[in-house]
Amino acid sequence: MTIRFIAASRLPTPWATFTMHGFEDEATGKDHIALTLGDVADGEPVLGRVHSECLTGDALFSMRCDCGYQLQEALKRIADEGRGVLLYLRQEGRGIGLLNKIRAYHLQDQGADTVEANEQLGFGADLRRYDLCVPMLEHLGITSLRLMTNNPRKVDALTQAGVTIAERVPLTTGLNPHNEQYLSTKAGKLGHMMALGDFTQAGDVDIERKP
Ligand SMILES: Nc1nc2c(ncn2[C@@H]2O[C@H](COP(=O)(O)OP(=O)(O)OP(=O)(O)O)[C@@H](O)[C@H]2O)c(=O)[nH]1
Ligand SMILES: [Zn+2]
Repeated sequence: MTIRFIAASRLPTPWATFTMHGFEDEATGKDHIALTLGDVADGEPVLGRVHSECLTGDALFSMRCDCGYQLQEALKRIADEGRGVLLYLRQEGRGIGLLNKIRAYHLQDQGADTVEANEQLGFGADLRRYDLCVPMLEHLGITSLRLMTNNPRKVDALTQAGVTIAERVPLTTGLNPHNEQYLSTKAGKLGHMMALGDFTQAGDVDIERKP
């Protein structure tokens, strides 16, 4: 694992001014970032989100998935608590990359579900790795997380990589007519610990920009 810290800066957002830490993965050439708020190196479990890149949901307001809603809600919860960390990992499309994700979306437009679409393209359902989190967290002095996720395989993978998960915190937000089927597939085929009844609706999350 060749994760190298490059630089840190302030990052003002609508919810709080975070510190942004940039890392380079020398093996893959990918850049990853961590946003932190407050004292995360005091040894106490840290409210955290390990978020996988979703350009369409995170930046382009896509309603096909729940990523953008989860990103916003995670940052808001960290800000409310005044302390926490968000790792933003550049493993787009559950690791298949943006263009293959568009190919997968094309297949889903024709009736495949999110898992079938990956398989029809010759990929496994989920190619992500989480071992790169270890050096990032070590650099930040974080030893234990209260992890915001519905994905039990993410909890297992992080635990196996050596990260202590003190608690799993559900993150069910952003349900809307465009992602209902996708969320059902995640619960049914990918084992996510959630029911549609747990979700807040997409319109419930709005950016409040505070000066
Ligand atoms: N291949 C593929 N990737 C997708 C699709 N929809 C979202 N993604 C990607 O899935 C990743 C997010 O994973 P999710 O399965 O939504 O959630 P998770 O991170 O495993 O679990 P949570 O922590 O509960 O959010 C991002 O990298 C998205 O780009 C899809 O239909 N196909
Ligand atoms: Zn997404």
